[in-house]
Amino acid sequence: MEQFLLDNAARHQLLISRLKPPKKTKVTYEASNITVAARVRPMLEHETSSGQVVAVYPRVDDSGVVDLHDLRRVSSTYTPGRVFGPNDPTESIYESTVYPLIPWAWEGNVGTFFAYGQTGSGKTFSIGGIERLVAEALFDGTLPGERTIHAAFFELAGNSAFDLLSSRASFPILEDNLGRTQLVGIREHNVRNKEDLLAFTEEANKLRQTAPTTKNDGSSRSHGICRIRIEDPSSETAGDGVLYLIDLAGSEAARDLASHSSERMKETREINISLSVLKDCIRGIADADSTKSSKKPYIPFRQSMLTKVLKHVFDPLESRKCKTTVLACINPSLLDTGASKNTLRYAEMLCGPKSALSR
Ligand SMILES: Nc1ncnc2c1ncn2[C@@H]1O[C@H](COP(=O)(O)OP(=O)(O)OP(=O)(O)O)[C@@H](O)[C@H]1O
Repeated sequence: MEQFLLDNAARHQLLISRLKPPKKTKVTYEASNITVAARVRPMLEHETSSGQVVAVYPRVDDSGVVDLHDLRRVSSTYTPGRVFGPNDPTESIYESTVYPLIPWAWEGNVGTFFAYGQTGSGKTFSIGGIERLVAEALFDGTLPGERTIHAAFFELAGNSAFDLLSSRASFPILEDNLGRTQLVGIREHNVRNKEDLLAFTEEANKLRQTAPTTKNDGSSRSHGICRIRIEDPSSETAGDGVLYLIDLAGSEAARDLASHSSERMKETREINISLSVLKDCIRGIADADSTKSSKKPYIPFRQSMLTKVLKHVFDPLESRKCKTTVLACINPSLLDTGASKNTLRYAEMLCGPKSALSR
């Protein structure tokens, strides 16, 4: 199949050059506690030199529309929220989708940012830039009042959790008798300035578990979580604000694996199950958010370690106020249209029925 696509890449590009310009479409972004965005990364050097061509085109009119031109099937159109193209820097993504979480967490609420997508689609790249920008914003003196900041970095792989600021020491995740999730024994570090936070980020990233896939030599084989706790020392009653920056493990098909050892296959199954539970949970809160029904929705957050850790985001009985941003990362290559469609459809679904274009 890949060879067929490579052999026909020139014809694919010729057909695309003959397409009429699309009709202008304006998508409105509704105020909600879930912000969804898609980032289509540029083609990489090794992809173009091996003859791969672009199949995913964000429209340049800022309409929030992405066209995907497949070779064997009809072209399709998606509206996955805000759309960022190959030339958009991480700063633009940060300003419109991540920055709003910072004053929110500063005021004692919970902000969660997920980077989601196929292996090699740009999740770790995006999170790296966002961590740097968050570190700057927390310490640039523009947020009101004094806060004490604490950071923990950890990794979830299957049913195990590892402390990335404590030589990958494993630690249990338990629920206490008040129903709160406890990361037992994880080391939390006081952060005095931007440089501290960047140093912790770098130390943690060096200890992430990686392995090669066919799409990415240094693929993250786990969910990497940065948890920033923001304490208001002037108030004994205010709850701490929390900001989570989550680099999800890449969703991948068995054919993307560089090795098919039983260990890698098991790891892939576990990643895909936890991503599927996460999808159901985010979809659950997105639906509850859009219908505003008084009935508590069923959200299956107990079905994976990742969503248990994020219980306060997903448990309908929790009273903490949460805002969530999902960045869907897209690999633009014609060879990856299957995975790109899945990611775009998922992002579109999170935006709610009103955002979907009739095709
Ligand atoms: N916007 C971008 N601009 C330039 N290069 C990028 C961009 N996004 C990703 N890349 C490059 O693409 C490659 C894969 O990106 P990255 O490691 O972030 O993927 P990933 O989604 O985290 O993959 P995995 O799930 O396998 O860990 C890296 O070499 C990265 O530097």
